[in-house]
Amino acid sequence: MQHPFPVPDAITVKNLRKTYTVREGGSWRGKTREIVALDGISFSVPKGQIAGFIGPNGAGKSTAIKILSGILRPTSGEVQVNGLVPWTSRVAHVARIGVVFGQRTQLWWDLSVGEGLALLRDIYGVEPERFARNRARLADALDLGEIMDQSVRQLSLGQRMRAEIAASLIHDPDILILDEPTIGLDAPSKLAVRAFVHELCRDHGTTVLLTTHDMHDIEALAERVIVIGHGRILADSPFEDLRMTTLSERILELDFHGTPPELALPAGAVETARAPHSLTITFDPRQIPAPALVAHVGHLPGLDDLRISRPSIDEIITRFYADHAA
Ligand SMILES: Nc1ncnc2c1ncn2[C@@H]1O[C@H](COP(=O)(O)OP(=O)(O)OP(=O)(O)O)[C@@H](O)[C@H]1O
Repeated sequence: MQHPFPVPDAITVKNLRKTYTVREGGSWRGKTREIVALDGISFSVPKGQIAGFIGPNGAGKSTAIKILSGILRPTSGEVQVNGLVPWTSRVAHVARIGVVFGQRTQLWWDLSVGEGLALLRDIYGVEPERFARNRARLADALDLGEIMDQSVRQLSLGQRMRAEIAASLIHDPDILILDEPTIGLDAPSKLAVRAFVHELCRDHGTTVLLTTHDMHDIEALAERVIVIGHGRILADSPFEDLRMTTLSERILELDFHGTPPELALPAGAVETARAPHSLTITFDPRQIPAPALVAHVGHLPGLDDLRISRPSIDEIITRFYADHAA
């Protein structure tokens, strides 16, 4: 059903530009040079969506996130987050967003996690009842029981990240900005963070903008990916569309109990590797559908087993970045 009134997006970015002025050679007396970090990017994120915001090193992601979280002023362009301009309505803005920077802490090294949360309660003016409810809910969901009384300085990276996420959500923000939330975490901790973010969106309708170099975070969470490169938007689509336009090929691996036979393959399929007991065929499913190719090779003498796989999300993104490097 269409809404009778248009629902405003949680995040709207229009023609956003940010240039930094740096001194050549780092000297204060040298000539200055402009670095264009954001070259007029536009996108919007509807309420309740998890959007991946990705790009190679130096693409401009942190700059955009700093502007969205109100830390940095842009050179030009428009931004609205929850209907507010982050850098002009800082106090109202920070009360309605949560931000996790995987590489930095928003807690206090010498305070315990519990003391840090209480300090944030006072900073954000969270009423005692709501604070107690949120603290209990987050402690349970993020397994903070054992570390609540420990000082942040003593926490392992995985424990600190759970505490950071709790800190970013203690005031019930509508929008959560996650910058590398799984960096350096072991596999179980990564899975726990992903599951938590997924449940947060499902149960609370929180909007999430997720920046990460871990493509498994994107695969697990993002309904859509905004790809940025050299300060410009390179793609903005569901990940599946990016896969189809970038690297749609599939791989068919065949195992034999003897030497693999010579093959005549249909158009759209090529032999890409041969070993003493196996063959690898790369094919384009738009030219030759997988069932037709399997039927073609299914009766080969000595065939033991076969598997079809797709290029990994890392391979797809690597290819996408390479295609757009120019
Ligand atoms: N404070 C600054 N002063 C000068 N240049 C900067 C500053 N911050 C970022 N830049 C430059 O702006 C460009 C974009 O940097 P940014 O940190 O936004 O990229 P990023 O996509 O977050 O990269 P990464 O994935 O490596 O963190 C880079 O060329 C960077 O060198």
